[in-house]
Amino acid sequence: MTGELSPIDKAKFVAAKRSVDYVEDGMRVGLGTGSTAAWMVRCLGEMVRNDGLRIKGVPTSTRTAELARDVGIEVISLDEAKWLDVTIDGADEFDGNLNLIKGGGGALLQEKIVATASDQMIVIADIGKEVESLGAFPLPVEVIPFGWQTTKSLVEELLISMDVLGRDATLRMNGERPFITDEGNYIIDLHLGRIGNPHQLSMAMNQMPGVVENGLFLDICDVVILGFGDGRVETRDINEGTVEEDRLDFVETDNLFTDMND
Ligand SMILES: O=C[C@H](O)[C@H](O)[C@H](O)COP(=O)(O)O
Repeated sequence: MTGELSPIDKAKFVAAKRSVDYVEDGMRVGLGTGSTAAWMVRCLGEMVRNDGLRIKGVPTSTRTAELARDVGIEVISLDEAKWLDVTIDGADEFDGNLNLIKGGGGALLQEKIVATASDQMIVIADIGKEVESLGAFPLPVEVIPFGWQTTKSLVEELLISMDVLGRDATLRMNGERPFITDEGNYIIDLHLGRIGNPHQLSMAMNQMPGVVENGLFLDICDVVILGFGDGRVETRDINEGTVEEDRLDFVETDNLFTDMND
């Protein structure tokens, strides 16, 4: 099975596998969206089915809700949960301060609400997501469909006024039609290259009428678990400033991966 897996998939899998160590019996858990988070949901499902782990999951997208139910996790709404013990999610980029760009899959709005309502946010990622400064990955901005072209122009003007280098803004498409988020909105992707002052940009953007939320997750993430293609995992904890290295037993992870992929 391992021979068929790309190093990047192995990296995502081992990061996901390590992240579920943070989940304890009885917890309310925010379930992220994306290919890396999907491994985490499958790992949690295994623990629910095989080890009797009792958790309640709050999904961050319809995709994740479906997967969570499929693997046996009890799904509740954020309003039922009110507050979460931990959220585990992927990211498109993270920097040395564990600030993130998210929303490559279009789920940034629910992801940000859920992560903000959690005692702890853990991000799982492969090494390709680490950057010195955010912005190489296009920054997603969720906007209301009404007047979206006007909103896009205003966002472009804002970028010029803030002297942000790249100012190319594109409406995200799904084939011939605009991509629609779970909340019925559009996404405008900002191709910036480098974001000098993410806090300033995020605040200014969110003040604009028509903008619902942006994909900058600033001062929200507590821990990043990085996976490598050879089974190594590295844990970076913002509060303790620690870096811990470990390696997952590949025989064990291969079996688990095979089981979950069957
Ligand atoms: O909207 C999608 C989310 O923010 C994802 O967590 C992010 O795009 C990372 O996804 P993946 O794990 O597939 O790279």
